[in-house]
Amino acid sequence: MFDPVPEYPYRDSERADGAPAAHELLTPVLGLLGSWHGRGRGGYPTIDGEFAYAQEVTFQHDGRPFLRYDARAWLLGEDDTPLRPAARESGWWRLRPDGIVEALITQPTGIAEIAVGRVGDGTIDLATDSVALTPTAKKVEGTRRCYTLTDADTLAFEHDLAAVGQPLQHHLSARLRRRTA
Ligand code: HEM
Repeated sequence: MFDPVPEYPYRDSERADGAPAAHELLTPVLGLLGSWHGRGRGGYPTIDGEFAYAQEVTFQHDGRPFLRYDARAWLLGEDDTPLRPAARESGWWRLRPDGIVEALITQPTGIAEIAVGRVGDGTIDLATDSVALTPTAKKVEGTRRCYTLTDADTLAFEHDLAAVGQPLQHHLSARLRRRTA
């Protein structure tokens, strides 16, 4: 028999205020905390044509100096009809005292990425430091991800990709709005 185990006693928060208090190293990224949703467009030389997609992104914290990151996207057809699920990612963005972000991001397509970058003036600019691939994953060599808070409730996202023999270039761009309640 097992002794009863108490519930995990700490909570994740999408807010900069309230409990738990945000760690002081998160100060440069507090504007990201919350849930975001919006639309984007994408393409790549190896893909037939452009595509439209919708995306939800959340950033949370538990009082320690990292963000929990989750994103999921789906392809859109005419009149915003959902066509099928697209990329999902989750990870951790570690904030260093020198303002550098070290991000660990994984995808169910067999890609695990370490990205490093700087936060400045409402922009977080992350570039790949290393990529690990499962044996059957597409050959991703690197990415560049740029998140810009154009105002407190709008997050612009640009994603460049070097993969399947192609040099680093545009794959995605999106505009997300903060989800309220
Ligand atoms: C909003 C997120 C994303 C969306 C909507 C998206 C969408 C797509 C689509 C529609 C394709 C064409 C193949 C297919 O139909 O499945 C594709 C291919 C691909 N994507 Fe993405 N993608 C996203 C994020 C990413 C990320 C984060 C990475 C890498 C870190 C990535 C890497 C790739 C690669 C390597 C291919 C294959 C290219 C090829 O083999 O020709 N994608 N993506």
